[in-house]
Order: sequence, then structure tokens, then C-alpha cells
Amino acid sequence: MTEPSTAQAAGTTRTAGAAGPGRPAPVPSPAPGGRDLPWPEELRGRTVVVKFGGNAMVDPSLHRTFAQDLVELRHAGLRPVVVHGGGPQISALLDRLGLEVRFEAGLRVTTPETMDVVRMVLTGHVQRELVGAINAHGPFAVGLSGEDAHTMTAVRRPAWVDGRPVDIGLVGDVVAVEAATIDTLLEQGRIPVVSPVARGEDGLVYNVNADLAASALAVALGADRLVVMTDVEGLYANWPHGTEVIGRLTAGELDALLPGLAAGMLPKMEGCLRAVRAGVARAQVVDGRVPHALLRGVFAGTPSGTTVVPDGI
Ligand SMILES: Nc1ncnc2c1ncn2[C@@H]1O[C@H](COP(=O)(O)OP(=O)(O)O)[C@@H](O)[C@H]1O
Ligand SMILES: CC(=O)N[C@@H](CCC(=O)OP(=O)(O)O)C(=O)O
Repeated sequence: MTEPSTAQAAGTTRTAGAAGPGRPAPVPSPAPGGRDLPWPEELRGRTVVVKFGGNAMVDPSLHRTFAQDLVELRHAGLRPVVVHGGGPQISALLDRLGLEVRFEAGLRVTTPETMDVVRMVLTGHVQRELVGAINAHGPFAVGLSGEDAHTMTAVRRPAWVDGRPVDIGLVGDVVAVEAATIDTLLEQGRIPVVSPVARGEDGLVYNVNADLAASALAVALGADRLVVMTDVEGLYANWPHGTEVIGRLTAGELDALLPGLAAGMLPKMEGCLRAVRAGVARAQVVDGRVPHALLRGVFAGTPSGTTVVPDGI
């Protein structure tokens, strides 16, 4: 793969005509990586928030192909922002430390002790690995936690199981996003890599489900697309009894399905619904186990996974 120069990555090669305020750096031609993909012209300059799930990232070779895809998107003139997960990695360390691993309604029950581990694994390990994989191609990635510069502010999220409230501890729901920090990085040609940890309005630190964090960022950034990469082909109808992928859903159709969805898919589909209802044109769940799923499945014209669109489309 052709490595971009520092100047390209930082956007310092911009010329007034080619890339004015609010526009990414000019697009080199041909695209690095040598894959001659038909980039839709209308995607140039658009922001895409990509959630990379912890289950899809257990294979290091997928880190590498995902990183290549992001850099290629950047060169094609898009503005990718990554929100990473790390659920399996957090659970593995909790296990090793002899601490409880428990989920309710798809969310981790987070004690203050658990929160220390969540923060350590997400910002100290998973985020660093992804930043390293992307920066093998040039000085693109900048890692940050939702806590940094108040990028994400959360309030304690209530949870119910079988209609009864349950205490899930330091789990937050994002209520405010300081988009300017991320916008500035995008303007510089960087690829922000955000850990789903947020500062609470009460000064505490909250564990945020990565799907919901990605959705909140997509809305706040006015993203064109939200892409959720996971370890299944998409949303299966009749799961766990069937594996037939639901290809397309309107927001209204998804709203009706949501109460019946199981853990794992529940926050993903809730995130997709929130995003399209708040102006994101398309939210897509794709199979992150497939190498180059981001480029080939999402941006190269071959429909894959489950796509959620606003009502009336
Ligand atoms: N209807 C469904 N369709 C597909 N997968 C489902 C469904 N309901 C629950 N799941 C589960 O959700 C999992 C994906 O969520 P999760 O394990 O949290 O992944 P990630 O780490 O990508 O966030 C799948 O592996 C599957 O076990
Ligand atoms: C509240 C909550 O559940 N937070 C998640 C944050 C990480 C995450 O969402 O990772 P995946 O995307 O890999 O599942 C957790 O502690 O596992």
C-alpha cells in the first residue's frame, strides 16, 4: 500500500480551490491500496461514523484490513470517525482479575471497580491497538476517550428487565457531544478513534455501550452514515432459530421490532434507530468478520448486512 505523506494526512497539501473550509484534503489519484473501487462522487466530504465491535476485532488480521479501509476512505475524500468496542476484551480481563462479568438488557453491570477495568481496557489497550494499526499507513489516527475535552457527556442510564428496574451501575447514556474537537481533527485530515467512555454531568465516569456512543456521535457530527461492524451478517429474523438476514428496514419497521430483540443486537438496532430518526441518512449493520467489509460491503456498491433508512424512503 502506498503510504501517504505526513502533509497529506494532516491536510497541509490543501489548496484554496480544491478544499475550502469544511472540506477534507484533496483526493490523491489513484486511490492507495490499488483497489480500483467506484467511489460514489456524492460521498466526497461526507462524514461516516464506523463502530468497530469487540467481537469483530479479536482477529488481528481484521484490524489490519479495517485500518487499510479507513485510510482508503480518507483518501477517497470521506471523513471517517471510528468508535470502537471491546466488550470481550473487558470481560477477559475481569475474568483474569476474578471480578464479576454480568450483563442486563445487553449492558454491562458496571461497579466502580469494573469501571476502572473498562477504562483501562478500552482507552489503554483496544484504542491503542487500533490507532497503531491505522498509523502504520501514516499519521492519520488520533485516539481520544469520550472524557477528553468533554467530547461525550453522559447521564446514568436506567435499565429494566421484565418490566422491573435493575441497577446496572455506572452505565451512561450520551446526552451531549462536543463535536468541535472531532470536527477539528477531521479538518486536519485525521481519523479520530473514540473510546466509549464518557464524563458524567455529575463528574463521575460512565461506561457507554459502543453502539450507542457511535450513534450519538453520528447525530452530533451530522454524519451521512453510521456503520456498525459486528460478528454476524446482520440482523437475523427469528434469531436464534433462524439466520435469514433482514436486508432493509425503515425506522418505523425497526421501532416495532425493537422490543423483541435480544442482547447484542438490541443496542445496535437502538443506535441505528436513534441515528436515522435524528437525520443520519442510513445506518447499516455489517459483518466485520469479512476482510474489507467496510469498503466492499458498504461503499463499493454491493449491498450487505442490514440497512436502516428513515420512514418514507
Ligand atoms: N436478531 C439477531 N440477529 C443477529 N445477531 C443477534 C440477534 N440477536 C442477538 N444477536 C447476537 O448479537 C451478537 C452481536 O452483538 P455483540 O456480541 O454485542 O457484538 P459486538 O461486539 O460487535 O458489539 C451476535 O453475535 C449474536 O449472538
Ligand atoms: C455499558 C456497556 O455494556 N458497555 C460496553 C462497552 C464496550 C462495548 O460496547 O463493546 P462491544 O461493542 O464490543 O460490545 C461494555 O462494557 O462491554
